[in-house]
Amino acid sequence: MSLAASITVRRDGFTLDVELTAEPGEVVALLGPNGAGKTTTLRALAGLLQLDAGEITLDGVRLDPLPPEQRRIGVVFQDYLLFPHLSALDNVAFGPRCRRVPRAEARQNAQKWLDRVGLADHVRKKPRQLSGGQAQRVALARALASEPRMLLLDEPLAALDARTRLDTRAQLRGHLAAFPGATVLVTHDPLDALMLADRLVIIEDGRVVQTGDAATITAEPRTDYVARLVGLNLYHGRADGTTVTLPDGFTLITASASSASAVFVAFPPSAVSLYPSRPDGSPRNTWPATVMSVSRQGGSLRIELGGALPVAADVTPAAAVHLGLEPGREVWASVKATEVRAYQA
Ligand SMILES: Nc1ncnc2c1ncn2[C@@H]1O[C@H](COP(=O)(O)OP(=O)(O)OP(=O)(O)O)[C@@H](O)[C@H]1O
Repeated sequence: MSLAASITVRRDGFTLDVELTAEPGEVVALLGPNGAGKTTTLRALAGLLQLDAGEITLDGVRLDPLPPEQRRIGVVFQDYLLFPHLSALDNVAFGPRCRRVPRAEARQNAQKWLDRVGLADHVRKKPRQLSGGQAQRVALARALASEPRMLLLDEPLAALDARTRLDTRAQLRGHLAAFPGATVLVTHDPLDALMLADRLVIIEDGRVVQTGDAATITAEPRTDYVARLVGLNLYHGRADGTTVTLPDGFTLITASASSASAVFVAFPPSAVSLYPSRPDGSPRNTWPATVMSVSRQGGSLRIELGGALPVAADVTPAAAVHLGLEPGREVWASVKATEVRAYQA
């Protein structure tokens, strides 16, 4: 069931205007900062919000004129929205029952789906007797039990603690792989997106700013948000051979010449070296900088630098002590041309 959607929704002060496609079996993650329009997109697909313009088709059939219950879409909401007074089994059987599937058949089917998500022993429990991870799996079983043509997941792991999240993410990945229809999931956790999705669609301020697989997006971010997400320093400039000039006149040298003139240049914080004074036999890209902030980043320290080129650098705690890195400290920064990647803007 392939999805093709062109969605325009206007709300006070905010306009969502996105194009979205998903192939059968494909998992597409909508990723973006708070307020970007991810949930609005999902609600429009589910039929919980009317389009102001555009259309949504699933396998060539228009969905947008249909009410939610006729769209045959499975939805897992962030807080799962399980019925508190119904058992896990009856929560899962609820959808098919509403479609007039006989009670025994609906319950048998629910049992099958709860088995599949590993909850065979919990079918009689009410939602309040389930852990967060179990409730998430009941919600997933409920969405799948209606044999939907498409699956929509809104921050499916956000309510879980870190440990449960890890296990549940791995299981969810398996269930999504087995689902034959298109899946669209919303997250603002890049790890969820990278682990669960075949393709990422980045939404900022109501617009799609970049789309592609994880490898492409992490290698060639096109906005500051995406660059921060994947942990790269990103600039926009004009290339002339191996020299890229940034808008304020700062130049960066790359190892290979660019064919495009308008380019993005990117390099990881780990490629930035810091020195107490101007290094001898300097690499081509060397400039004086001021430490703005120091924070922990995994096993290393992330140093935000101000100056001619605002940049993030990752250094070891030992190097930070040796260099006396603290806000206000003046240092020299450098990055090798071979670490600077330029690509068409
Ligand atoms: N019921 C509403 N009425 C009017 N505007 C709304 C409503 N719900 C959301 N908005 C606005 O629509 C915009 C997009 O919100 P949306 O919830 O889709 O973003 P999001 O990307 O899902 O963000 P988050 O990650 O915070 O959930 C925001 O500017 C928000 O203020």
